[in-house]
Amino acid sequence: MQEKGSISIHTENIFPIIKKFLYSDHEIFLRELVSNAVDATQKLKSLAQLGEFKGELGELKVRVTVDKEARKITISDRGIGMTAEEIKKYINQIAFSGATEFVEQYKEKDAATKDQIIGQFGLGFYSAFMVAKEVEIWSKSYKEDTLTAHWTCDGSTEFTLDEPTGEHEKAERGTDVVLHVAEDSDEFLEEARLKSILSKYCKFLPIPIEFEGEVINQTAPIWTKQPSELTDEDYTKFYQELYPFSEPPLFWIHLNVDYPFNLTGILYFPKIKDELQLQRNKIQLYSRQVFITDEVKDVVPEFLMLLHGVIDSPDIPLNVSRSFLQADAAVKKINTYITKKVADKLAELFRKDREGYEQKWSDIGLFVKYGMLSDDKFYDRAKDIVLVQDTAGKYYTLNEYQEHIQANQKDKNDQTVILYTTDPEAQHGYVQAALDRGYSVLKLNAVLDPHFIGQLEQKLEKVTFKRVDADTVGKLIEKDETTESVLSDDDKTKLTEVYKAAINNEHMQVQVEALSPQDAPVIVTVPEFMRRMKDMQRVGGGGGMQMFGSLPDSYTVSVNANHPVAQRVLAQEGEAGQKLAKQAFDLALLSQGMLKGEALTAFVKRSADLLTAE
Ligand SMILES: Nc1ncnc2c1ncn2[C@@H]1O[C@H](COP(=O)(O)OP(=O)(O)OP(=O)(O)O)[C@@H](O)[C@H]1O
Repeated sequence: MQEKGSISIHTENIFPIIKKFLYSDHEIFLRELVSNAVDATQKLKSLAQLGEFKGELGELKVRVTVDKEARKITISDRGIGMTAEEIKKYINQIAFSGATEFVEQYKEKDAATKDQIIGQFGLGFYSAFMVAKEVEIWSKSYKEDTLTAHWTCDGSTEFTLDEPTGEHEKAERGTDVVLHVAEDSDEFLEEARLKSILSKYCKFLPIPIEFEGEVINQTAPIWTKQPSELTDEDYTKFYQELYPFSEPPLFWIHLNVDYPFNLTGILYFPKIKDELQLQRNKIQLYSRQVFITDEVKDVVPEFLMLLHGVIDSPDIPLNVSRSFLQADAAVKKINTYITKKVADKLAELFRKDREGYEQKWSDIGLFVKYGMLSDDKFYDRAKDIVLVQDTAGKYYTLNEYQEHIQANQKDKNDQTVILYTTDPEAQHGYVQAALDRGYSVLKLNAVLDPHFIGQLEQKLEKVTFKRVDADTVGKLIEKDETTESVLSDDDKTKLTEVYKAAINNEHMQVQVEALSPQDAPVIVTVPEFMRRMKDMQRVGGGGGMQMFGSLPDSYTVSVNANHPVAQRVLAQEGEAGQKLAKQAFDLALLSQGMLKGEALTAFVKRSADLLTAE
């Protein structure tokens, strides 16, 4: 038989389109052809199981070989093969997918068959023309008494098809696809290049793939197995294979769902070394064990891109544009499912092993807070398992914490005031003053915490947050009780004037307050609102703000009317009073780590003078 004909397509010259636009990455031709070979092999295995193929299966391997001299790449399989008629039907009719027909035909008999077939679009084969100037198919069907079919095509819409006999006849069942590599695709004749493409896309294919006499894949990666079959070691070992030289993961989630969409995979929570250097693009997306991409944006919720691992789903459309992917209903469902699974896993860890959960909190806290901030549904799922830590290191859930502080930290308007520090060292004096009052102070010093605080204030009822240095301790949580001042109004005015003159800085708002005699003589604070505004400005890259040494624009200087220093300042005349006031003010700055440079030198000198004075 010798036949010539035209490939039936609906668009004039579809090849240039395929070549240029179908796949931006030429290397995926190998993925497509190896997938076809694997499909053909899987089909044969299914037929054998169904009793429709009774012959010897033999060793079912897919072989990839390259002959640099002859400029040929060959992909061989021992699958079902094709007759000349089938080649006409499946190969010539672009966009008519043999895979679809196969599934239709056999779906009643064997549901699993459907999932084992990669091809869905009927275009994969033609990706060969991205790198080849001519493609040959040599195929022999599994069906008895069929001839070898030989098809050639040079990338135009013309093909030849014959059924050679004698020495050209194919001895074994299966298909050899031979690519005659085009001049502009020399790179694909390099063994090393082919090997790296194979290990990128085919590392977990279900049928052994041999290249240069070596099998390059694991046919049953652990995500295809049942969690009950696997040990912790299996999971950590697989993690090491995916990400060599990484620290062991904290824990993992085995994804496994088959309705209303199909998805398997394993997501790992990595150990985070540095919040600012989070690694994205660490999740690999597979479709029936064929690697597709590590850009899982849209498929995985944004905040979970920090996770590592693999996701395998035949339901994710692969050859479509990004905007379509975003709108795809299956993708949306997958997104929701993954979010839910992650929340469930965290809740389970929290319930089953609170101590272990707390130990991991410094790593997982970031995911949880990021998730709560970026996804309202996740907020609802995670609000009972998000932890806060006080300055003594004890962890609480939000409910536990509100319960813990509610007797002592409600203000006169029935608002619960949560006190926090962003730097327990630098704000030590304020933290200590709050603790001495019997208040509790949280450590909220993570990158996301300012946003987290904002969110909690919106979501929780009657709760406000105040940094410990936002006010003098007596006024952080405003109660009805007031401390009486021992000073007369005249004295207060006088004291204010002395301090103003001593400080001589318009950004410092001096006020005399009746604090406890045990409090410091002078306390410098920044109102919560002002500080947050400044922080925002800084995060937003607001120019002009210097990181060190510069004072914020607005400070409150609270002079303690009830401290003995107030009396001493008032008792001194002129310069001497100001000198004392300045000293007390500098002490306040010093306690907040704000006394620097010249001011610090002057303070040290003044202290020495005061020590030697009569
Ligand atoms: N190695 C092979 N052995 C047997 N049949 C094959 C082989 N390669 C291709 N075919 C047949 O040709 C058809 C078309 O292949 P093609 O790669 O173009 O599309 P597909 O595999 O169905 O879908 P996809 O575009 O997702 O790859 C296949 O469905 C299959 O019937």
